[in-house]
Amino acid sequence: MDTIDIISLIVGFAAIIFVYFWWSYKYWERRNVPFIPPRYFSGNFEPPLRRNISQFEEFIRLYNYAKSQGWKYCGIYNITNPLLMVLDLELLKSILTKDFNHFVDRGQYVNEKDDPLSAHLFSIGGEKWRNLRVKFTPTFTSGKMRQMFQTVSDCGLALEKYLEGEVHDQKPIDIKSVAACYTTDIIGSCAFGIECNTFKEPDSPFRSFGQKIFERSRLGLLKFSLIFSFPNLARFLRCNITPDDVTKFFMKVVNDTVEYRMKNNVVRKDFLQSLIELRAQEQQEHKKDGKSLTMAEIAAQSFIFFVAGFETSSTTMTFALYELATHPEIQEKAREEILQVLKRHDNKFSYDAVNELVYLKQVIDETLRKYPALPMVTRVCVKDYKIPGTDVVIEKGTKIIVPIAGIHRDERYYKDPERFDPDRFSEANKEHINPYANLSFGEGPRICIGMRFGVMQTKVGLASILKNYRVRLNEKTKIPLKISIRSFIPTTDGGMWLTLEKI
Ligand code: HEM
Repeated sequence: MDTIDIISLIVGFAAIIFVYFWWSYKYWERRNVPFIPPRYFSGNFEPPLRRNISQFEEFIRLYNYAKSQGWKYCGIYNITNPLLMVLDLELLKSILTKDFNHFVDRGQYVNEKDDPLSAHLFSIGGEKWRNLRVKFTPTFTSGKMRQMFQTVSDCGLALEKYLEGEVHDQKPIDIKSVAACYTTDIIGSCAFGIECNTFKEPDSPFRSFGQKIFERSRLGLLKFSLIFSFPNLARFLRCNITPDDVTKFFMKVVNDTVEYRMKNNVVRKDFLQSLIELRAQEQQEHKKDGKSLTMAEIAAQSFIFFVAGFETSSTTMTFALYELATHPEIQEKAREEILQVLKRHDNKFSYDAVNELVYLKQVIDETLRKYPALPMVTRVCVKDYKIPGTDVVIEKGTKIIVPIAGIHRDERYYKDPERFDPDRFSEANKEHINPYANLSFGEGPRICIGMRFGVMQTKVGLASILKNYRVRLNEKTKIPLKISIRSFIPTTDGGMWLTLEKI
């Protein structure tokens, strides 16, 4: 092959790639849907290797652009993958609830064979998801929350004890890391039946693997983005999104714990026990065909309870404490309520006492409005859907983006949206909020299954701190807050440093 041949080959190849992108970027135009102009090769998202904005801020930016055009929905591209971002609350109601049958799946990457932990309740779709969701729902009732309360409350005491040793001489405390240890201990215990003791052992594998799952390098972000855009190719190439050591660790923990419980007839009131009982029930029902939850499936569900349960709540605690530190009057009001409730309940947190913390719940709701743990969620259209009142048909296979962070900061739904105001969620005011403008836990049949648990642990964590300490922002916290580019769940770069003052 001479030089001319090589050059022709390169030019030809480049032309094919260029035409492929050009044609892909015509998708929304062909469907008569307004769209945000994409950049060649990366679409509408910052390329991971050159990213200098968090995904949280990026989704708000895309939302605001579409809003400024007066669009109810619009097309965007992730690399070449067309996504439909929906702004209109009525259409969101149809997608998430009324016409849910068209949008059952989330379109997350699942690869049971090569990445067994990826096949969990959050990512699976169709009948498999329906069956599992029905079976898990009883695990999250208020009765079950009451049973698990003791674990949460014990971890609250461990948090108090830890702070007693740490708080002295105005020492700055990185509250993000404290909150993450607290929620890791709770979810480690409830999802795996393991006492993690992360306050005593900060290098415990649960803590380090927990960090590894959420903080991705730029290369990791690139891999994630490619898998998200080309899931079939990724499955063909046997890609995994869960790092091998994470899979190995969590599979082993679940295997060992289940085996131990079966051998020693140990029964605990936690998520893992519900899974073990579910498997026993299925083994009875499917004696002939042997179809019952496998160990890998049990591990995947425990894994998602851990993943979905610890970082969401610890981030919420962190941003709540940041806002309380910068709004002392709101902090005093929250503390006053906590002390009053404790007085009525023998100075102890019980399940009922925590339910009486109404203002603290408003603080959490407002924190999740400003800083939703998931800045967006997805759905996939599983059968063609005509958008009501239009001629536009959403094709089967199209991914829908629900831009939670954008909606939560839209002044059409929340007056003065940058202001932190828990009174928006008071009994009297919250009835004026459209439920589809308040999507911190999602909506419809795929709404967060662990919502009650998440709120319970966040309340106990916050109350355990606020009853003992006045919190102030420490100068080590970088202001304005810089949201990390490495994590999908909003988190600040450089920690969140507070000064705690004993009351
Ligand atoms: C403050 C805490 C939490 C927040 C803000 C939160 C938020 C969310 C959101 C936004 C979704 C997606 C809903 C949708 O697509 O409509 C979700 C789903 C989910 N969450 Fe949570 N979550 C929290 C705590 C928890 C906890 C503690 C658990 C488990 C112990 C959990 C387990 C799940 C699972 C399994 C799903 C998938 C449900 C399904 O697809 O059927 N979450 N969560």
